[in-house]
Amino acid sequence: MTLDREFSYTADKRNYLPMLVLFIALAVIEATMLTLLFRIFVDAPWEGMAVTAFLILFAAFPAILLPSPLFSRHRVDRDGLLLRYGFRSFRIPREAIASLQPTRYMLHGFEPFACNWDEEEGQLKVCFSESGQLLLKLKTPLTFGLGLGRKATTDTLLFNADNWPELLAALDVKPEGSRPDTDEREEPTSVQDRREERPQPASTADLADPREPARALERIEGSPRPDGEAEAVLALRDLTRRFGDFTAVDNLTLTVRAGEIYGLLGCNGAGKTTTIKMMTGLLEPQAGTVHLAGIDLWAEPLEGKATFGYVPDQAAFYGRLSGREHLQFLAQMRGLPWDSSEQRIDGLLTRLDLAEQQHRSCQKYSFGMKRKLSLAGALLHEPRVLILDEPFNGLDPRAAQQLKRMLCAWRREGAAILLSTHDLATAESFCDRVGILHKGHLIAEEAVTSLAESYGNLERLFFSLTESDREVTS
Ligand SMILES: Nc1ncnc2c1ncn2[C@@H]1O[C@H](COP(=O)(O)OP(=O)(O)OP(=O)(O)O)[C@@H](O)[C@H]1O
Repeated sequence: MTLDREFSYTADKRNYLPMLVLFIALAVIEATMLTLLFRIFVDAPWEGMAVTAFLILFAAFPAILLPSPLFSRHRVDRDGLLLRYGFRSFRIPREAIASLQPTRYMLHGFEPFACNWDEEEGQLKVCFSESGQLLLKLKTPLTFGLGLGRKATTDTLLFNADNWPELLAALDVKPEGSRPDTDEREEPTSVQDRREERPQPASTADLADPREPARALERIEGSPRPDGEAEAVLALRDLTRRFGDFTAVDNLTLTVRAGEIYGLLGCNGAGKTTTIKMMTGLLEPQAGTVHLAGIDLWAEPLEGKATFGYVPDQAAFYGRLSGREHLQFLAQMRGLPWDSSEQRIDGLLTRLDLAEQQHRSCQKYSFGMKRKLSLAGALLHEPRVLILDEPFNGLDPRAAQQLKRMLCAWRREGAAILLSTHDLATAESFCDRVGILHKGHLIAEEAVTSLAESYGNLERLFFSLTESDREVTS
């Protein structure tokens, strides 16, 4: 636990500066007009000077008050959190904190200038900007002084901090959904050690340059195929999942090697998503094992989950976070060091053409942008295994090509990639190996290079094997 640390909260001045300039302009215009009017209509020089002095004092008060947040910082000390806002401060005892969650609340008008008591929501807003906002919930309501004798009793405060993950760490508070305390304390070094022992995929700075579209396909097709001896990084053995009497996945065994892209194909309801859920720790198999980079996922779930990145079919985001904050949140959840994760986030946002939109809230992203953000989140911790559910669904051709380039670059660095898709042409041109799942069984598995020789093409193989009334045997 880190004690006595200060945290700035005014790095993002986008809401504040325009309002400050507007306020100063209005104050100057108002003072000038009043002085002129007084001189024209009142013939009393001493009174005129007194009015001018009063106006100057009247303007001095907000002129000191308004910029005061720029010179104050929140503080985390032994007792807890001291939220500061200019001259005002609010003491939150450490033991009173129930939760701290990243959030996003849109600031309006003069809100960045003051602490606002929102009576309707029963919330105290101590927010300078929309960046790095945190919603603090107290175990029991506390009473805070608001100045001029006013008081508010609340159990919810909204504030912001430039480096909010560090603030959470200093308070020893974890965002909801992060690992439980005991797990994180017991195992992080061993996970880290394991990661360091393995050959690490290169940083995104080394990924293929997305600004070379003409060479993109050539690069994809020319990517090295894995040799048969490469390490099996993803291994499913006899995986089975039933829902009541219905067997969705039956004794499934498959492997994906380092430097290989494996396409999992199948008709609707074949069992692809169920398989992916079992290999990502979302759905427990009733039989069989999942090994990721040598770790038994269901026996060592925390270590297993550190090995892979997952891009689900429908990614979920905290809509009030910006794209960058979403990635910072994931980096914090994964326990990545702040400085290096910031660099990595910069690299990923640039490579995925999201840099310009990084400060917009995720809920305003288009479908393709959400998909790219989801991919960035999956690549943040440089996983050895990448699992993607229908990654090309809904992407325009350009975005799909960009995604393919990134996946190829990741494959070249030795990652094992498994993706599910309905797009047979993409699977044939892009994957190294394909497996066809039918009624929960893997009924065919073939290297794409030998498809033509054995079956003509993937389409012919797929349709001949997946007739709806076709019986399958284990
Ligand atoms: N939670 C559940 N409860 C009951 N049945 C389920 C559940 N989840 C999946 N199933 C069934 O398991 C079978 C496999 O579903 P799954 O979602 O894995 O298929 P899929 O290959 O991903 O299909 P699609 O291509 O349409 O996404 C389906 O028959 C589905 O109805």
